Amino acid sequence: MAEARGAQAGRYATVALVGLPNSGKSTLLNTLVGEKLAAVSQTPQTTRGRITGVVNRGPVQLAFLDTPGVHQARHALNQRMLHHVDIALAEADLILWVVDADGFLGPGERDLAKRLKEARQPVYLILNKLDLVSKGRLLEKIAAYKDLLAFREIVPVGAKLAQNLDPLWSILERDAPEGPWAFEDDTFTDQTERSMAAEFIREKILRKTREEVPHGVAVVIRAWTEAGEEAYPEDGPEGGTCIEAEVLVERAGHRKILLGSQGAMISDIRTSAQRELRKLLQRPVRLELRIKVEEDWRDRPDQLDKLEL
Ligand SMILES: Nc1nc2c(ncn2[C@@H]2O[C@H](COP(=O)(O)OP(=O)(O)OP(=O)(O)O)[C@@H](O)[C@H]2O)c(=O)[nH]1
Repeated sequence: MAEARGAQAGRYATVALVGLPNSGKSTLLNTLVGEKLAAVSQTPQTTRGRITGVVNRGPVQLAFLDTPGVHQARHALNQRMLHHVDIALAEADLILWVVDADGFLGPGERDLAKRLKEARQPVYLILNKLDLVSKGRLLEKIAAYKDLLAFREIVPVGAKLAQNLDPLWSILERDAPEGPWAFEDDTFTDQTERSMAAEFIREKILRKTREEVPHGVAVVIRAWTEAGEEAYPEDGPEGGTCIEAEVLVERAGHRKILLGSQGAMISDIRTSAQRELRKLLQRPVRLELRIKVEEDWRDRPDQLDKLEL
């Protein structure tokens, strides 16, 4: 995504979504941004990297941060979540704390509240999954949370079914600080599609291999050509996109697992990622995957730069 040079005047806010795994942060981000940006999954902790969705609403530009971290993969879940909060505290103008309205207020959320108390920026309590709770239960939840910290607003939403988003938009538009936009107004560039594609492929790998291939897997898009471009393969699908991606793993053993018996696993991952990418890009897609063993890629700054982590 390109940073703006001649940025537009108006109002701009970086909005961070924080909360426990499975509260629906990625779903909310996708609903707000209107595209499938983050990897949404039943499995906690599948999102990673920093995915920014940018929405322009009249004179207001809102850039959403989803702030999970890779580098903390070895840390306990709670620490990881708090690390996301620290990123939000450092970088965001507005902080949305997303809570599963159908869950319960546990120690993890109390720790999160403690950390958010230090926020100099406004914090909003977003009670998500409105469709799953009765009005009475919702009121109970509000009562349980409201004194944890001085929320600027409390907004119930249903991210999955896009319920009650108008009040949230109005609040964000109202509270975005005055200042220049940080991004061009045509924010959905090729670069964003690329990072989304890499994220989709990675999500498929994690789902299909479960815990067998741990967090040391990354996806790098090596080539991306559109029909009509000179480099577009002759046998590429008509009016489509050809994508070549490299899957980096840390050990030969992981490569073996990813390949599967006679290449069955990687072939399965490729087919289902390709299907998703077609839906995402709304055009024919041909995906090629290569697996590469790159020991300790996580500790090498050149690799991390390439991955934009
Ligand atoms: N019923 C219902 N389910 C929802 C809603 N929003 C999210 N979910 C579901 O909750 C689960 C978790 O959603 P995610 O968006 O992946 O949650 P997350 O907070 O990003 O999770 P991590 O990536 O693990 O941090 C998924 O199965 C979603 O479909 C909602 O409004 N209603």
